[in-house]
Amino acid sequence: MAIVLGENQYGKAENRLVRIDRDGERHRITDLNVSVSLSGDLADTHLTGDNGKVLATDTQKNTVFAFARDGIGEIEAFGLRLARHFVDSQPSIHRAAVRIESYPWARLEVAGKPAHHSFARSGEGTRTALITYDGERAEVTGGLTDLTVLNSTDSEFWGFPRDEYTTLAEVTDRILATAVSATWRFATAEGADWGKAYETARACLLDAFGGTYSYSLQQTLYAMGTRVLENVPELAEISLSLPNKHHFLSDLSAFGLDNPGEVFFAADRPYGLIEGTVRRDDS
Ligand SMILES: O=c1[nH]c(=O)c2[nH]c(=O)[nH]c2[nH]1
Repeated sequence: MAIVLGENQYGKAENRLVRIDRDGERHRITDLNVSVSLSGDLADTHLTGDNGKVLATDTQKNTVFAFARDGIGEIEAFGLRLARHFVDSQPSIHRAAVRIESYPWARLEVAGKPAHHSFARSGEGTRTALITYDGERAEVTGGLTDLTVLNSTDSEFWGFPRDEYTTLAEVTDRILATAVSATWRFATAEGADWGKAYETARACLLDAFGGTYSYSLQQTLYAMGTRVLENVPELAEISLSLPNKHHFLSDLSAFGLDNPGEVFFAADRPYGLIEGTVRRDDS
């Protein structure tokens, strides 16, 4: 029985990169977590320790910071620049994946005016991108994660099968809460307005979550995905991962109290995990 090397990749993960753009006294902040993962003709280093084809992960890290010197721009564009550079400049590297998270900062108000250079980290979700390039084809995926949303009504869940293990009560009014993770794949890696696509997709996700009278989180997921595809023509598909952040009505009867839908226990685990992809029929 022969033993062989299987799939492998390597890279510098989680390069924490902050860039300040200065427009006179007014600063803008870009706060990224950039992970590079490369694969290709890398058998030698695994089999014999010959590193002649290994672009050091330290070099990868340096490249991320050096490329930021010229400006970062949209994270999808920055990831494309990096992915193309690693594959096109290194014969042994045949495929690059660059994953980027962009942490949001909100400008502070100081003395009643928008501050020039003061910010607070905001909890409004993290923008993400994943770029892959194999020397011929680039694929760009944008997205967001950790966008926590809640509807305090307009959610029901009933009509599900009851077997010998079912205890869940049917409800016609419940809290529906989730932390949205979404990834959307662009039909082409060229010419899309990455920033506008992000802003539109994010607004559509929030609008569809809030505006859908829900009979299941699955139904809400499909409504959210559909809304994004209807409004961002550059996208081929969108995948959503929605943890169902359960809010259980607290039983206060031991204290002689009723609970007319006001006091909830917010459980953090386990949680239902509802995931799905919505795509155009022709893609
Ligand atoms: O929206 C829901 N979908 C489910 O599949 C499910 N399962 C469950 O226990 N509660 C819920 N809620």
